[in-house]
Amino acid sequence: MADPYDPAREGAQMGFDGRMSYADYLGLDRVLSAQAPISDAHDEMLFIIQHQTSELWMKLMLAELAAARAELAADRLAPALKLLARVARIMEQLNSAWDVLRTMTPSDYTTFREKLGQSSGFQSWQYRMIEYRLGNRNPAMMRPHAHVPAVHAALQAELAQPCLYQTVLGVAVRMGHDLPDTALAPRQTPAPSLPEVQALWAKVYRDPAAHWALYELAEKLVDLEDYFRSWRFNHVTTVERVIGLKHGTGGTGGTSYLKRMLDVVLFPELWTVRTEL
Ligand code: HEM
Ligand SMILES: N[C@@H](CC(=O)c1ccccc1NC=O)C(=O)O
Repeated sequence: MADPYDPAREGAQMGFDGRMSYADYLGLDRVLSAQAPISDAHDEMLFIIQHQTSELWMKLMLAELAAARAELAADRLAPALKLLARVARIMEQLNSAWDVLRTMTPSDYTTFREKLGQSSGFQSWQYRMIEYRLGNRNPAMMRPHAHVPAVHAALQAELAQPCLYQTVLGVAVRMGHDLPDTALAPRQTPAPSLPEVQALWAKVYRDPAAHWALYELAEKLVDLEDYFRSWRFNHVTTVERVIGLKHGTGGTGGTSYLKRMLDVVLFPELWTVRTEL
């Protein structure tokens, strides 16, 4: 009988004494020992891993958004577009993840929900940072982070910087488009559309060939918000499916709070302009 196939014969590295291995490089000891269920409930592992993987993708999203904003601030549009395309794909990844969590029924979840105490996704600082970076900047959402000074300071620092949308509007101004200072000033959302900004986008969408870079950028932002809306909608639907109309562990009304968040508009003029085209 032939010997079993041995990949070492064609060079596969089999010995890792003193050499950096896969697990070393990825810090897998730390990553894979970070799941610590606090109940005996079978589904708690699913719940933990779902959130941890989401936080990892959020970490990457934040880095890509920061890089995209820096490229835009330096008028390097092509690399910014590439980074924003990646952000949209990450959001899709987060959207697909709901399919796994949806397999958890109310009967499954109630076996460990009480153990969660008052912890909630509402206290996810990376999520809040994403909202702030994109432009949904409600300062009241800083309060759950007051007990972690470094996180609080990081969120505060984010509020001191132009959000992604303002940075894009800055690009347009440097290209020679006229916008009043109010258009570039920090805004909290949901904000009503500013007529001057809507007029800029109307110009761009009426003649894409003449304004191709801004046109492409605008569509990337619309993609982003479209995916983000799907995430919010998937969240509220999963929540209703699993806890119905119960209050959230974080203290909000639960689905009523999340439904309210569905009204948030990140890039208002990019949506309102469509009616006039
Ligand atoms: C069975 C699964 C889930 C349930 C029942 C649930 C429930 C809730 C509820 C009720 C809220 C409102 C705040 C509160 O009072 O607690 C909330 C907020 C939040 N959840 Fe979840 N959630 C689930 C899964 C997830 C997952 C997988 C993520 C991904 C990271 C997540 C992230 C968040 C975030 C970021 C918020 C704050 C949203 C905002 O402020 O707009 N949740 N969740
Ligand atoms: N807010 C959820 C609890 C919850 O989902 C949660 C708890 C701890 C860590 C992350 C969570 N996920 C999203 O809110 C609830 O009311 O059941």
